[in-house]
Amino acid sequence: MAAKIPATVVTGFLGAGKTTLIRHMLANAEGKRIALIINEFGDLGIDGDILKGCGDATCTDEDVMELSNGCICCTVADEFIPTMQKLLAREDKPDHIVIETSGLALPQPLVRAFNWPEISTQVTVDGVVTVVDGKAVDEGQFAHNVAAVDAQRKLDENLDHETPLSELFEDQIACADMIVVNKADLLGEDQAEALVRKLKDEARPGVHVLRATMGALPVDVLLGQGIGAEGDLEARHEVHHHHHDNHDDDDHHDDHPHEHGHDEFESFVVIRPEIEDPKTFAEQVAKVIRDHDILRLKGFVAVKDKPMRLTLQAVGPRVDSYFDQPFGTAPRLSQLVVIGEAGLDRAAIEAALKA
Ligand SMILES: Nc1nc2c(ncn2[C@@H]2O[C@H](COP(=O)(O)OP(=O)(O)OP(=O)(O)O)[C@@H](O)[C@H]2O)c(=O)[nH]1
Repeated sequence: MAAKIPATVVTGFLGAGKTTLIRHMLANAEGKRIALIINEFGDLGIDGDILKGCGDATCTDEDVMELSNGCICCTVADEFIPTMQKLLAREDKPDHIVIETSGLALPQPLVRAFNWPEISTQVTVDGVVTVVDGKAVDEGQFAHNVAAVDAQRKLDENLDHETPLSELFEDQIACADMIVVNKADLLGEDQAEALVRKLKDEARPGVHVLRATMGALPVDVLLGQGIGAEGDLEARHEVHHHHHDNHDDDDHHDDHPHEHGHDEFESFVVIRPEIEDPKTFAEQVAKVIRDHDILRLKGFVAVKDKPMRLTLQAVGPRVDSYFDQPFGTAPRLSQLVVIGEAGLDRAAIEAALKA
């Protein structure tokens, strides 16, 4: 029997730097033919667009397959397995498959899918790489909200210890074979060192924790771990799965595997006409993000008198933008995906972004 094709799962919270890391990997693939499967939260397919535009000969547009909006762990049967089957049926098979999960996905159900008989004889999970936004973790974004919970526990004994963000983070760390502390450029030496130590303590024994800036790690470090993660799932406990409803004593989760908290987050797209000036608009966006506690905002923006499209990326309060390619025949509109915890004031956010 032919050797199984290795597949690496790249996970990590919204905006941690998954797409950036994969882009660097493709640009430095050293002749390895890598196929990508991308799943994004938010409707615009921005990550796919950025990766397709990478222009690397080892990864053509056909090598990038996008799963429709949603979470990969909820669409295993309908989307993930058929996509893998399509990829595996190709004559010119890839050397390696890389799967970018959405920032809100739980990696465990995806890894479990590799045991499905439809694909299990042909492909194996080489390893799970969890990308972490070092700056956001250092600032406490994923901390258990101990103070708030303690205050509320006085009112409700059964309350979760976790915030939706801390739960996702724990699951993504628990499933990791390698953790990349990204955005090292935004951390001091001591902060970075302390964070690496902390994550080593939290991860399973033997997990490598590496620092990176712009996800720049050699392809041979990221790929070729040879773990076979689908074979040791019990070691990768799922914190998230057990929390939400205190019904651990029934088989509710087996009947409804989709109920694991994605409804705690929401996203929508805002469309607006051209902007006048990128710098002023970035300041406007940063203010909207602060005012409304938006987690992630990204999209493409049309700038008056500029033929190029401006890609705008914001993670928490940090806003980056750069001109990436001409609009060509595409309508000169600005389209932005907004992602946050459920309960965003959509009307106010839309008005503020369109102002
Ligand atoms: N300063 C700094 N910025 C980074 C680094 N890595 C990524 N970024 C920026 O962070 C933003 C988000 O990066 P992405 O690679 O799109 O993050 P992602 O994890 O794919 O995001 P989602 O798919 O939305 O979950 C972009 O503006 C990147 O340029 C880094 O090491 N340092």
